Parts: sequence; C-alpha cells; structure tokens
Amino acid sequence: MVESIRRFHEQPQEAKMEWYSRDFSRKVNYYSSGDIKGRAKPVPAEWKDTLSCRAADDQWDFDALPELCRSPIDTGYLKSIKLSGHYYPACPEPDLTLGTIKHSDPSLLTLVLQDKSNGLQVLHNDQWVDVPLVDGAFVANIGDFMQLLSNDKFMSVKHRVLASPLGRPRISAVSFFLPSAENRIKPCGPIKELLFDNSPPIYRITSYVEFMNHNRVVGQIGGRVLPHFKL
Ligand SMILES: O=C(O)CCC(=O)C(=O)O
Ligand SMILES: [Fe+2]
Repeated sequence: MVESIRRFHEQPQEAKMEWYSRDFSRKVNYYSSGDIKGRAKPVPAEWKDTLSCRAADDQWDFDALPELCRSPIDTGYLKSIKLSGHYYPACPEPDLTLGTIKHSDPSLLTLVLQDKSNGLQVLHNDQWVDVPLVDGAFVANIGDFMQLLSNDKFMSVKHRVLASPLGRPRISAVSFFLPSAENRIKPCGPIKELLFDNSPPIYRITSYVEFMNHNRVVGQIGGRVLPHFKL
C-alpha cells in the first residue's frame, strides 16, 4: 500500500497531471496542500501532496485508480469509503510549516498506516505527543461522528503531522470509515444503549449527510462541527 503510494507520487509531474483536480465528486484526485481552498484564513499551506480515492455508493472502482496503484491494493483493506495516500516531501525548513495542520477527522473511525517516518502527533492534555512508529501497525483515530453517536463516550482526537525534515519523505495511507451509503441519509443520534438518567443525550438527531454539510461550512471559518449539534 505505502509502496504504491510512493510509486505514484515519485513519478514525473506530467504523469500525475491527469489526476490533478480539486473536484471532489471525482473518484480519484491528486492535489497539494490538503483542502487549502476550503480552509479558514490564515491557515498555513501544508507541505504534502495527496492522492485521494473514494468509493461511489460504497463500491470501489479499481479501474478508476492510477495504474501504478491498482495491483498492490489489497481489496480486503478497502472496506472504507475514502482513502488518502499522503506524500510529505522532505522540507528544507520544517519548523516554518506543517505537513498536516491540527484537526480531528469527521469520520467514524480512521485507520492510518505510516511508513518508517515519525511526524504524526496527537493532542493530549494540551500537549502534542508523538505517535510511536510500530512496524506494520495501524493507528486508529476516533472521528467526530463517533463522538456524536457515542454521546462523548469516545472522544475524537486532535492530531497533526510535522513537516518532514530533509532526509526522506514521509508516506501514509489513511482510510476513513463512514456509515454505509444507505445509512448516511438516515436520522441518527447518540445510541440508546449509552443513554441513562445521569447521562442524557448531548447531541440532537441528525444524519451523516447533514453533519458533513455542516462540517464543510464550519471548516471554512475554522470552527468545530460538534457544538452545532449540541442540545
Ligand atoms: O498522514 C498522516 O499520518 C495523517 C493524515 C491525516 O490526519 C488525515 O489525512 O486526516
Ligand atoms: Fe486526520
């Protein structure tokens, strides 16, 4: 997986231009510096390139993927609906920027497979803590929608990635798990089994689609999505 992401990004620029687009209705996009257009100002540009692929109606179309990435992708892994293959080029002045700025994922759960480079950090007690590299292991990040459904029993994690110092690029494969297509429009809220007299619902009923639409709006003004859904 990581090697196929490397192969894609390390091609000459011309070979990648076919995929270069920020039209996220496409199945595959290649772009630099994250969602820079959808962000609040002043947010620094991110020192990374991304190949992102999504499954329309939960069906992966392997023929739509860049040829270099097709065969090594294990279909068992692709049960999620969106996959980002990040490539953080070595940065000459890593202290002046970030690879990925501070955020929490709007997903239910995110699995991150890292290559052999450090850089991922989580915010814990107001301190940035390095996520240790464990060979072959996934990092599992709780997303904002999981926090809503679990009524704050599982809290989403704020994280960021430092820019890669000179030496070698950092590569990660990030897989976002969302409700399935038919469940994305269904009304849902904190799950009943987690509600008690002394633990009433914190969030109102919504749907994943409404949640994501609002996430796009607050993302542009630098806000957080969850407070909007609080009762
Ligand atoms: O590259 C990484 O390790 C994490 C990237 C990330 O947080 C994301 O794509 O949401
Ligand atoms: Fe993330």
